[in-house]
Amino acid sequence: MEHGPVGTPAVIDPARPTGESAGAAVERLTRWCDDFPVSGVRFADLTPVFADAAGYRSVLDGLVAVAGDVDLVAGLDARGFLLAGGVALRLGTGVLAVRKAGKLPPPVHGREYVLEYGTARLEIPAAGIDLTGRRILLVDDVLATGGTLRAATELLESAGAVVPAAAVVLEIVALAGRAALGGRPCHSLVQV
Ligand SMILES: O=P(O)(O)OC[C@H]1O[C@H](OP(=O)(O)OP(=O)(O)O)[C@H](O)[C@@H]1O
Ligand SMILES: Nc1ncnc2[nH]cnc12
Repeated sequence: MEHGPVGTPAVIDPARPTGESAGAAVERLTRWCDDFPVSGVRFADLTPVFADAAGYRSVLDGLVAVAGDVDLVAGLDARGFLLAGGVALRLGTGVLAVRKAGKLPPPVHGREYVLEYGTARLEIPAAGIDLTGRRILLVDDVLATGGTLRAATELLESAGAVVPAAAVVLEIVALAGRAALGGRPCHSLVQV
């Protein structure tokens, strides 16, 4: 990034390669938080990765590279939204927010699921968008136990969509999320 005189906006060249891999950016910038949100959980917070221009670009590049043939990108509430919009823009598709419960006006399709630290429910609109036959890439920041991605996949499938694959930035291998996905393809850019 180049800076002009003080007070002028930074100039960003979108074509310039950052030179840093997604793996290096995630390792450099991920904030690991012990006992969050509950005791015993070591939480991977990728917020600093996305707030870093090189980091954000490298993870978007990585997700786009594994996206495959899809016509819609869906992001998981909440950090998945930051990724899905960028990936969709690069792929030339639309973007769908898969929301946590209570955020969307009815009617909705919903699905409960279990995470490392509790239970939750995901929802998508049941009106206004026809997902029948749509090929959807699911995008999120972290694959941990797999409960979120599994529920989102089942939710989209129940609405008639096809989910050829999911893609995440970071996979926490010890939490065995991949097994919970029951063989459904999931690309992860970085595994810890
Ligand atoms: O593989 P799993 O065990 O299901 O966990 C992965 C999910 O957990 C985190 O989200 P969280 O539900 O904490 O929500 P947030 O993005 O709103 O913080 C993360 O962003 C994933 O969406
Ligand atoms: N350890 C963890 N870090 C980030 N997101 C998570 N979701 C579930 N477990 C998580």
